[in-house]
Amino acid sequence: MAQLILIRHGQSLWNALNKFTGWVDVPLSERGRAEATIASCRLSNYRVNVCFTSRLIRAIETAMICLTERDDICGGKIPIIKHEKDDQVWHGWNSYGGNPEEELPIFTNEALNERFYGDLQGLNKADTAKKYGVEQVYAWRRSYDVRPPGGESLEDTQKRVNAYFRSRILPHLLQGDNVLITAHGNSLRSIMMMLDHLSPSEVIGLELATGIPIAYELDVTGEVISKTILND
Ligand SMILES: O=C(O)[C@@H](CO)OP(=O)(O)O
Repeated sequence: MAQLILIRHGQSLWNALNKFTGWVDVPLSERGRAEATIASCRLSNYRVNVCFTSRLIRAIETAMICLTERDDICGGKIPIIKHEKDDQVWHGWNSYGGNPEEELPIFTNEALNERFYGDLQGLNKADTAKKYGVEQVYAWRRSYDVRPPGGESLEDTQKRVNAYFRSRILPHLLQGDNVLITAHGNSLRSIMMMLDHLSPSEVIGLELATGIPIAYELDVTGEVISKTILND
């Protein structure tokens, strides 16, 4: 049995302005950093062995705050980022082997990034709804297979997220490691759709709050035994 904790990053400066963000690399707001701190308190009874984040700073900041505000979640280990990148120069310069007795790896990979929002990135969501209609914008934001202009549908996002989950994250869970994933509304909706066996019509109603941990217990085959939303 293993624990899997999912956290949507804390509020970003563009969440606060109600802008479509996608792959634009916007940092946390003051409130977002506070949400990550509160998340770390809510995780005081949990121990993590390995962490995965997207390549975007709002998810990385959230991971780092959660893992460094208190010593207990890392079991006293030092969290160290392992940047995953297929580049020979990078690979050589990033080649520190690590010490698993003392260090907790945080793997960053763009496979866990937010849905790419294409031409909508940087636009205000309310203004966009006035221009294109509430229903159209809702379909771009929450439907499974409708692509926003120039961007990814949830289905597109799910393909890259879940391929990464199966190849890099699931093996840790199957060997009993407790895993923390800090990522984004739509990359986490992709994972939850798979774990919770949601249909395309059911996933439309799945909304994730910023900075609230969702803790799953998984059996030895990776199926969900329990799910707890840590919001109080
Ligand atoms: O702008 C975004 O990148 C996402 C998350 O903030 O928006 P939405 O919730 O509309 O998918």
